[in-house]
Amino acid sequence: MPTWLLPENIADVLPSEARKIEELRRATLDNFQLYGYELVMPPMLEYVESLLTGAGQDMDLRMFKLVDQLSGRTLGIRADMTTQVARIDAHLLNRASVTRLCYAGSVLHTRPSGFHATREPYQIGAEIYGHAGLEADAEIQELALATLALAGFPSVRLDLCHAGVLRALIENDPKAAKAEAQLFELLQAKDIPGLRELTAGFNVVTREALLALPNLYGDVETIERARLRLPKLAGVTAALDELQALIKLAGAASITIDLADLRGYHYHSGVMFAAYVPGLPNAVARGGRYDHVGEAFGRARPATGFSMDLRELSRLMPVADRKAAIRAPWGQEAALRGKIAELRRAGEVVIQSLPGHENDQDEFRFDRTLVNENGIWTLKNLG
Ligand SMILES: N[C@@H](Cc1c[nH]c[nH+]1)C(=O)O
Repeated sequence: MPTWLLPENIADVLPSEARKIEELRRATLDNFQLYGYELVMPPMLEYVESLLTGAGQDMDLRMFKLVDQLSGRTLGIRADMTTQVARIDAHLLNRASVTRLCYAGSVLHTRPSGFHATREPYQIGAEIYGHAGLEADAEIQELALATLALAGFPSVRLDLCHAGVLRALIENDPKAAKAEAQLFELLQAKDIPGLRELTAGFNVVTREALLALPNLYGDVETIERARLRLPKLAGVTAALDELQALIKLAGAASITIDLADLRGYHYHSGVMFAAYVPGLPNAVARGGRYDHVGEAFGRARPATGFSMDLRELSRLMPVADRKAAIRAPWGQEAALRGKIAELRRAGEVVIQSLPGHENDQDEFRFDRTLVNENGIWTLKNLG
C-alpha cells in the first residue's frame, strides 16, 4: 500500500474547495457576530469523561480515543463541539445572564454518518445559554436559516421534532426505559418491524404510541394528529404545545413535523430541528434544546443551539468563479515593490511570476498585468 494514502472517509481539501469553505466560515462567523455571538475555541481533545459528561451514550461510540503520555489517562478527540461549549458556559464564564457563543473547528467521527460522509466534519455553530423560553429556539432557527441563505440556499425546509415526546413515553413505562438506546435507533431508522419486536412486552399504550411515531410526519397538521394518536401524558402534551408555539414564532417558509426524526445526539431535551435543502436527503444543519447538559457540568442552564458541517455545505455550493488577479514580474526594484504593495492594500491579488514560471495559477484568473512604461509601473488589461 502506498504510504501517502489517507484513511477511509478522510480527505485533503484542495485549493478551490478550501477557499469556498474558508469564505463561508468567515461570512458565517461575521454574521454570528452581528447577532451578538462571542467566538470561543475549545480544545481538539479532552479527557474522555469531560467530553462524555451530559453527552449521552451515543457519543462514546463516535469518539476516537487515545492515551495521554503525560497523565496516562484516556483522551477523547471531540466528535461534537456543542457539549464543549456548554462546559465553557457552565464553568468558565459563570455568567448568570444570557450568553451567546459560537465556534468553528474540525471534529472527528469514528464512523462516517453516511456512505460518502467525511469522518472529519468542519463544525460551525451557535448556542444560547440562560433562556428557557421558545424565543431562544426561534432566534437559533432564524440564525440557522440566515446562515444557509448566506451559503446560497434561500429555500430551506425545517423539520421539527421534540425529544420530550419519546422521553414522556419512556418515563411512563419501565420496560421502555430499559430499551431507550435501541428505541432511539429504531425510531431514527423508522424501522417498524424492529419496533414491533422490541415493544412486544411493553404496556399497550406505550407500544401503540411508539409504533405511531414513525408515521407522525408531514405538514403542521401532524401535531393535531399526534394529539389524537398519542396518550395524554403531561410531557407529550407540553411537547406538542411547544412545537405549535414555535411554528408561530419561527420565520421559516416551509415547516414540516417529523416526530421520529431523533437523529441528533441523545443529549437533546426539547424542541429539535433539522434543515433540508432541495435535492439532498441529509440534513445540512441540526439543532435543538439540551437543558440537561449544563446540569451535568454542575450548573443547570437552559441551552439551545445549532451546528452544521461547512465541508458538506460547501460541497453543495456551486463552484466559485476563479478570482481575478494581476500578474507582476519578479523584481526587487523599489518602485515595483511599492506599486505591488499599494495594489494589495486595495484588496487586489497580485502574483509575482517567479523566473521561469509565468503560467497561470489554478485558483486565479490573470486579467491584468503590471508593465513598466517609461519608468512607471502601470496596469494593462490582458485579452
Ligand atoms: N451539535 C448538534 C446540533 C446542536 C447544536 N446545538 C444544539 N444541538 C449536532 O451536531 O447534531
